[in-house]
Amino acid sequence: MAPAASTSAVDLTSEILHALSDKDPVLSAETFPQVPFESIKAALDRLASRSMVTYEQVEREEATLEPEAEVIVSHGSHEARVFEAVREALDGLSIQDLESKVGDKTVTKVGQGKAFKEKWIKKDGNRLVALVDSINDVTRDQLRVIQETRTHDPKILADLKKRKLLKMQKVISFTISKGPKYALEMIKEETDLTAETLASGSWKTATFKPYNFNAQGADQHSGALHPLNKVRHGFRQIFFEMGFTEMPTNQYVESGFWNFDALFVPQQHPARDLQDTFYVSDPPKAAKPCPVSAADKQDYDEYFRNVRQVHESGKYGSIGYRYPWSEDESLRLVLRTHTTSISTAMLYRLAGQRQDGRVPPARYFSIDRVFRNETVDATHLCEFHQVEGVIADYGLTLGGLMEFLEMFFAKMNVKDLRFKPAYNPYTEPSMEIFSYHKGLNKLIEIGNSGIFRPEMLEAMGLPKDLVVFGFGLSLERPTMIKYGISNIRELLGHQVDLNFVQNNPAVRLDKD
Ligand SMILES: N[C@@H](Cc1ccccc1)C(=O)O
Repeated sequence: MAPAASTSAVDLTSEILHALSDKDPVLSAETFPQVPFESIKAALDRLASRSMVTYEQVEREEATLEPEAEVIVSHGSHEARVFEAVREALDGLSIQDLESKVGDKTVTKVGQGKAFKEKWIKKDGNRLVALVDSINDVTRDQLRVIQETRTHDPKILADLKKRKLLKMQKVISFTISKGPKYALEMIKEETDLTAETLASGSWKTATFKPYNFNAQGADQHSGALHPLNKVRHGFRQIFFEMGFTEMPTNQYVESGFWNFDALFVPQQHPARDLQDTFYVSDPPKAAKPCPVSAADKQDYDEYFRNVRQVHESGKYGSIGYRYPWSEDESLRLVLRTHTTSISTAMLYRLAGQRQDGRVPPARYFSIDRVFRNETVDATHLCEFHQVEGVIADYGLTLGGLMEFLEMFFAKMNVKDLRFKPAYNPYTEPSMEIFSYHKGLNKLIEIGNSGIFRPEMLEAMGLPKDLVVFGFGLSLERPTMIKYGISNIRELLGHQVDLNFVQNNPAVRLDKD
């Protein structure tokens, strides 16, 4: 909304209207020498929008005198001052006397040189004597003209400018003339049709302010998406573009079974230590996996047995880990340490679609919170968001996984990936994904990936020739890079600046 007109702005519009009434209908900004340019322009725009005046903006160059030139205008040029001093002394002056008479070393020195050149003075022995009776102080005359008119012959202006006696300034002025709706007073324009104006009939004669369809609306105080949500949105778009469906991840608590055992993570694995994983003590134990709906015809008991067996003694061509697998351990409750627990449950559901020994190919993704018992520092919290994708299909190869990851990351302008062999209990082979970061000038790890092991997939009843890729990365890292945040506590937690959340633009993952 436009601010209400201040009194001085009203005065100015009325002054402009009056000035136009009793003068020639063309008038320039110099009529209001004390008023700043912006105010005149604003007043003119108000009048012009009502067709009361028309105006044109005129730009020209004006010359203004430098302080030294002001001195010349009042006392004469250096050479004229030297000449006058010499002429006044009837039998000439020594240089020292000249200097004390003029009272300025520079004036004496510069003026002498010029007076010699003009042949106004000459040297007679060691005295200076005048050669003429009077001189024309051209410089002073030129500067006087400029002082009054602010301009002169271009050649003269250029010469004086070179001598640093004046500077040129751009001056903007307005040529104003009466518009078709010119009047002495600005009529108050009504902005609303009210009950009163209708009842009194004053609407018939009132002038209504036209709609300004170009006006900007007032800032709205609305909610704002957190930067993590904006980046999450970008990732979701990429997944949808690539034919993925979103997995339901709305549970933070998992059993050890879905978080670890089903993934062929042995029960002694360090990731399952208290130091790494948060355990839930109440309730003390999860129920055994069971059908999730009436339509779920899977044999969970058999799956549970398969998992136990593949850990304890091996199956599906694997010799297993050879340790006594504990059912209680697998039924402990944990805050999920990765969303791969959900991917696993989804793959088991996919196995339930098996018909004539085949399941359909599938692409799943999720972006949600996971929890790890980490030491909190500038880049780690006890929780973060994991971006995870799973692709199940026939005839997939490791090269295909690399190619897919290159395509996926290229969609966010992350190119030149490097892959490094890694270890996950549930994938073989496994690869860490690295990318060269221009800003940090080094390779940084951006994700983890691999091909799920048969020990995991076959225990679910998935066909032997089905290959399943998996990959995961954090949402926080790309968000911190995109928004230039170096401390994760500026992104999450009580230290987050709400203005930062409110004012940040949407992120474009395809821009650097
Ligand atoms: N679960 C892995 C990511 C991953 C998912 C699927 C396959 C391979 C790796 C992690 O937390 O880092």
